[in-house]
Amino acid sequence: MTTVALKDVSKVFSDGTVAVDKVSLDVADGEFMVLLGPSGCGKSTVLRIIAGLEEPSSGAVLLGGEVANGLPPRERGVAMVFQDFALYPHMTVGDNIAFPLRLSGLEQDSRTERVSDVASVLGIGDVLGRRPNQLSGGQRQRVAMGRAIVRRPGLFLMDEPLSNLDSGLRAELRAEISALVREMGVSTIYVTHDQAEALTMADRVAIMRKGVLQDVGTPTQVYGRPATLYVAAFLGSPRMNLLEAAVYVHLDRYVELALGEQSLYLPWDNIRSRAVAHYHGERIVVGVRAEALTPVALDAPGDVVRGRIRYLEHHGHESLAFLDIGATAIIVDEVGGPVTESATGDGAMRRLSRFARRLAGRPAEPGPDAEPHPIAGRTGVLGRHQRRPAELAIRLAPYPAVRAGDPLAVSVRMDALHFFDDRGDRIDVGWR
Ligand SMILES: Nc1ncnc2c1ncn2[C@@H]1O[C@H](COP(=O)(O)OP(=O)(O)OP(=O)(O)O)[C@@H](O)[C@H]1O
Repeated sequence: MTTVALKDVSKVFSDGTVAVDKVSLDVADGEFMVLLGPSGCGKSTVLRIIAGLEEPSSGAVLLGGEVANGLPPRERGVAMVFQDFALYPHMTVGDNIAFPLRLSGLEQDSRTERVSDVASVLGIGDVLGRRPNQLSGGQRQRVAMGRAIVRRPGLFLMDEPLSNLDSGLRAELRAEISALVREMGVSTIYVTHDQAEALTMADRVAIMRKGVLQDVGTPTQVYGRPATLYVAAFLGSPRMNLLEAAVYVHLDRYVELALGEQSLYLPWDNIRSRAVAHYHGERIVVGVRAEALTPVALDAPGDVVRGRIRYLEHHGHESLAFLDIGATAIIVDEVGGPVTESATGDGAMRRLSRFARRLAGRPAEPGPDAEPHPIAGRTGVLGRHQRRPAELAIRLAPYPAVRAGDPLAVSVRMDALHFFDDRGDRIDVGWR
């Protein structure tokens, strides 16, 4: 049971790679903190710095309020669980779990008792005599957990502990791990690139990109009110629709968000309009999640956008329609993953369709800009990021009675819009 505080921690490796860039983060006693981000963003390095396996280039690490820089790993009271389980193949399960206790000099009887307690909690009491290669993946990960728990550490550090397991088992162990560490009341820092894991397990999530901490908050906060364009693009499935919008203030009437061929209007008396009105004559990014878009009749009045369905994706429990509304999408790089691709435009579907057209000798459809398409004079996100014809992701009932090419109108929940400026930062419009 301990607290962790990172103060401006950076790590620059000898080859000049800046793996961690001035990260400050507090983990409360007993808190379950998830470090989330794509491969290479520096999550594991942060964990290794806290464990004492890596020294920070600058900044301070505090454990339980005491500076821990320079303290050897074994004196930090932390236990690590890794993705590859890291079990000793020549030892039995029981000996693997007992190993840290043997190192600490605990006598045989107490060791046996502690190991059997832990094994029964984890449901592996009947395999204590086996070797790791005689276990399933799930059992191996339970043994690795057991070896971490048995020492009764003050802090758990877990580095993608479930990523070598199949998805069913991952979901099961996800629930088990979060229940177990909460019951034990041990502070935990859990690294993953899997947003579902982060959002379901965490008390708070810290999202990293290229060594920089982007946002920290409860799952509801980071999903519902992302601090940056990057976090908005990273969280959610389908990904948030991110559209370029020109802002025009019509004094005392409304603020117009011009999305290319059509506009949305924020009423002037809405507190949110005032914040957006500062960007009169400029371009911002408007974010809207699929759940804020509801199909309506083609001639429905109100806050509605209309377009044609470019293609549909059927996911069994729902179908997604991707709607061409004559707007421009902002593509945030390095968010990775197949969902981004389809939800933001240049998905496998489109690549295949272009390939098929080429094979058939038909002219290419207007595709995404191959190069970033800067807006003159802009150096911010609107200048740097790739822009493409937007394909608005909309949720529909499974296997709907619409097809590619059909017109569709969707009503937009205006109070669920997100706004980002040219730096990629959230435009604060007051909390909803
Ligand atoms: N010893 C090292 N020397 C040089 N660069 C390194 C070293 N270790 C890590 N890096 C680099 O630092 C960056 C962050 O690596 P890190 O392993 O922390 O990322 P990560 O977010 O945990 O990624 P993954 O999920 O793939 O493990 C990467 O660019 C990586 O290549």
